[in-house]
Amino acid sequence: MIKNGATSLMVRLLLHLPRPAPSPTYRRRHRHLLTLPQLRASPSVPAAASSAAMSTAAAQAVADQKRALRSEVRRALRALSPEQRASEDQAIQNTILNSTWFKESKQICAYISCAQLREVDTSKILAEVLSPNSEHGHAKDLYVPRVEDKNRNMRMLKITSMDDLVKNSMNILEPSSLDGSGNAREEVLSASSPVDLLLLPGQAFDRTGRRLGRGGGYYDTFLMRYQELAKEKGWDQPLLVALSYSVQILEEGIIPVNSTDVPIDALVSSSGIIPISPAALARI
Ligand SMILES: Nc1nc2c(c(=O)[nH]1)N(C=O)[C@@H](CNc1ccc(C(=O)N[C@@H](CCC(=O)O)C(=O)O)cc1)CN2
Ligand SMILES: Nc1ncnc2c1ncn2[C@@H]1O[C@H](COP(=O)(O)OP(=O)(O)OP(=O)(O)O)[C@@H](O)[C@H]1O
Repeated sequence: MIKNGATSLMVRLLLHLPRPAPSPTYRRRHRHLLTLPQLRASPSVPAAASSAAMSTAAAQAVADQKRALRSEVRRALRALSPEQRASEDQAIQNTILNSTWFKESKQICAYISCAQLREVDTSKILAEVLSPNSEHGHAKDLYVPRVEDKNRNMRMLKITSMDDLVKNSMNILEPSSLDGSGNAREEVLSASSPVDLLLLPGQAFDRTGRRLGRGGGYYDTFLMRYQELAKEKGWDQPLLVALSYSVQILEEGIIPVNSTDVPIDALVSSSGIIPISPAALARI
């Protein structure tokens, strides 16, 4: 874990920069399925600040802090041995595959992991979701990301096989817009039933629900759109579960956030599940 204190000069510096606002952090966790080392209390963040209230300088400071933190985590990930990664990949995927909340989910959004980017492997989970049920075809629907442009537009398209994927310019597998018959793939924002579970990648996380992405704003924008749609339709919100190597779980208060950062509901690491939000505490 990257810690505040002697571990890293950069992280210590982060704590002295202007504080980000507002925090999309869940206030309190009521129980844990996992015991992690006790962390220092995080600095409190103004509760009701709006993005409009955030000065350009503060927004820039947050962006700079995020960029520095990404570099630091990237270094920590590169230092993990292939054996350590493989062992965590297996533990994380088994935890998910054995959970009732995964088994009960019918509509799932998930990322296609990229080993080059040192992302937690999702291949076992994807294989399970795509495995045909003998009587009813696919028991679960799977939607995966496709980047449409550099302007934070990402769609989640339905696939039925890993053969539906092709490498994009960032070397990440993603679905083509059209299927093999030339028909447009179904987009999750147009689906007739709600997403139950969304498995998220990220660069860093904490136990209050903060998530640091790769800096594209793709997931935050998609999640905002999906959450608005679910509200309009009167659907339950999907459970947002991030997958994390141990070194990506940071001490509370270190990940800077702004008003567009969408908090996660739960975190899965090789040590188990950390439910964070009230929705996660109810379902996990
Ligand atoms: N597997 C996976 N699929 C995904 C995402 C993801 O994070 N993981 N995305 C989530 O947004 C979107 C793609 N966005 C991406 C954004 C940056 C990079 C990337 O290669 N970043 C480099 C740094 C590049 C730089 O700083 O110039 C890196 O992180 O090392 C890849 C994908 C949609 N699909
Ligand atoms: N819903 C949104 N509406 C407008 N701008 C947004 C939204 N979400 C993110 N952004 C902008 O996108 C840029 C990148 O945001 P940020 O650094 O938080 O991305 P990230 O969380 O690392 O990436 P991702 O969301 O893809 O995981 C920022 O300038 C941010 O203000």
